Amino acid sequence: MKLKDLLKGIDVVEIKGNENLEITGIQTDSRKVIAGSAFIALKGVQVDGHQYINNALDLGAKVVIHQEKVDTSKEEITYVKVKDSADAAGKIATLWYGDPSAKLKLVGVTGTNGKTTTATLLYEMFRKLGHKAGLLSTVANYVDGTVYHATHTTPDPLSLNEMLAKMVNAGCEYAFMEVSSHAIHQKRISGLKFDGGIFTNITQDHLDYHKTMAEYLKAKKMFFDNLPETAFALTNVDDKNGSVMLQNTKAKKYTYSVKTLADFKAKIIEKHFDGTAVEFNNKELQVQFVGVFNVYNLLAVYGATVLLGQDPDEALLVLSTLKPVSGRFETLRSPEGYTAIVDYAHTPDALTNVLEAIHEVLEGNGRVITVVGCGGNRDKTKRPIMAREAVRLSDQVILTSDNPRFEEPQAIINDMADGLNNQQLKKTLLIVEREQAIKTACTLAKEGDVILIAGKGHEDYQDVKGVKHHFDDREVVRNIFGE
Ligand SMILES: CC(=O)N[C@H]1[C@@H](OP(=O)(O)OP(=O)(O)OC[C@H]2O[C@@H](n3ccc(=O)[nH]c3=O)[C@H](O)[C@@H]2O)O[C@H](CO)[C@@H](O)[C@@H]1O[C@H](C)C(=O)N[C@@H](C)C(=O)N[C@H](CCC(=O)O)C(=O)O
Ligand SMILES: Nc1ncnc2c1ncn2[C@@H]1O[C@H](COP(=O)(O)OP(=O)(O)OP(=O)(O)O)[C@@H](O)[C@H]1O
Ligand SMILES: N[C@H](CCC[C@H](N)C(=O)O)C(=O)O
Ligand SMILES: [Mg+2]
Repeated sequence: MKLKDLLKGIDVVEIKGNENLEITGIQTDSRKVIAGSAFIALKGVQVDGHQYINNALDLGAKVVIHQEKVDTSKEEITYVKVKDSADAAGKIATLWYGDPSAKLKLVGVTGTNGKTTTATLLYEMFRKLGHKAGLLSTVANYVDGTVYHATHTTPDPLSLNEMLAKMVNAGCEYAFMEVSSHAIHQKRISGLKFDGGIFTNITQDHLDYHKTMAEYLKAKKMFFDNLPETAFALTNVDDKNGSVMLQNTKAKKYTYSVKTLADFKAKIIEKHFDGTAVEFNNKELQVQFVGVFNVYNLLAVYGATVLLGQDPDEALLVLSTLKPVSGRFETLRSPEGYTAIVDYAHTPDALTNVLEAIHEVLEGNGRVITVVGCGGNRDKTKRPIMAREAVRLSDQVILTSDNPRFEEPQAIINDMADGLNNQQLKKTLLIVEREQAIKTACTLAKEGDVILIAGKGHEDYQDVKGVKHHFDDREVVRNIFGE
């Protein structure tokens, strides 16, 4: 592909060298450069990619796309100075891969919690409705029926567009993706052509990265601000920032709600352990999901399905057949008659929601034992809050490890315990080894009790000092149950 064809729509400040050059690839990581390619220098969180320009040139890069002032003395190299190299990387990646998002009906889901659930259920809905579809999610990526390993909730722009191109090649009509706040802020989604955007909710998380809730909100809102007028923007108006998201969008605005009038309105009729009876836009149905928060997710799925032109009644029929996503409220029953629930709640709000959902179906029969930890090198301020919420809504809490990364596991647990007073500490155990924590919970549980094992959900590893050791909450539970 010619360099000049990749620069369409990019804010170029200055070009030095030949723009008619044929390039063999594009790369944002100098270590992966192949001869004849264009290296895009990104200002990262850890390091500045501009420092690696010489490494890229050593490996044969022919073009350097940069945002900062750099040495442009090499005659044989083309230097392209752009206003914003992260934005350029996104747009260049879309062009390099043949603008795949323009050939798909692409819907992005953003929000603190519920992205994986909503995006995955949309993917399943459209497949069940007879369409070919793709999915980019925290748990896994799918190109029609083929699964690919996911490293991020929203991949970097090169991997992202490569996956979308695979979807186009496989004949997919629809693609559903999670849009994380990190991805919006780092412009991983620049250049993508969305047909719809969904906002689930915003509550505290990621303050290590965004610093303040206002900045976090701003990042999420940017996704909607950049949607085109041809797209739909579907928001949860029961969230206090639901309408803020749509303030400046050009997209067509739609709402969903359980509490107030909205384009897509749900009423909860009855809750039980295996599911919930609901009414969506006055039509009754039974769904196989527990928890009010899942009614929100399903309503978003229903709304988006209808907004994408599908028949509402058919959508409701499929909705009643959908099953929970891997590691989200996954229920395992012990031979002794207690229940273990593995869930991915890793924010204060998610933990509160999932515990409330458990209480709603327990109706005071049986105790709740919660095993929970907090991730290392992530928002520290959520640690004491999560511990307090766990204690408030459980009879017994075991604080343990959840991906300590480069922090000391005991120090993370101490940060959590710092949120508890002496009274609260009386019903709390601190057990660093997660397997031991789960075993202890199982020893304490009696018939009718529920053990919530929160934070890791589908994850099959424990990340310690950069090494991912195999660890799966569900596997541990199944072993204890003798399965
Ligand atoms: C904090 C964060 O988001 N970091 C992401 C970011 O990395 P970075 O900015 O730190 O990159 P860097 O190491 O500073 O390097 C800057 C540039 O120099 C380049 N470089 C670097 C070294 C070198 O030798 N040569 C070279 O060219 C790098 O390739 C990069 O282009 O850009 C990378 C490429 O896109 C990501 O892989 C990386 O994700 C890290 C691993 C991560 O853990 N991210 C998490 C927090 C994340 O993104 N999470 C969200 C979900 C959150 C949620 O909603 O729950 C997600 O979307 O997954
Ligand atoms: N709509 C919702 N509102 C609040 N909490 C929710 C909602 N949906 C799911 N949860 C809780 O959040 C957890 C994570 O859900 P999910 O994986 O769908 O969210 P996510 O937004 O994809 O998370 P991540 O940011 O890690 O990608 C669930 O296990 C559940 O405890
Ligand atoms: N996308 C989230 C997932 C957190 C999951 C939890 N198990 C942890 O490791 O903190 C993050 O990277 O912050
Ligand atoms: Mg997710």
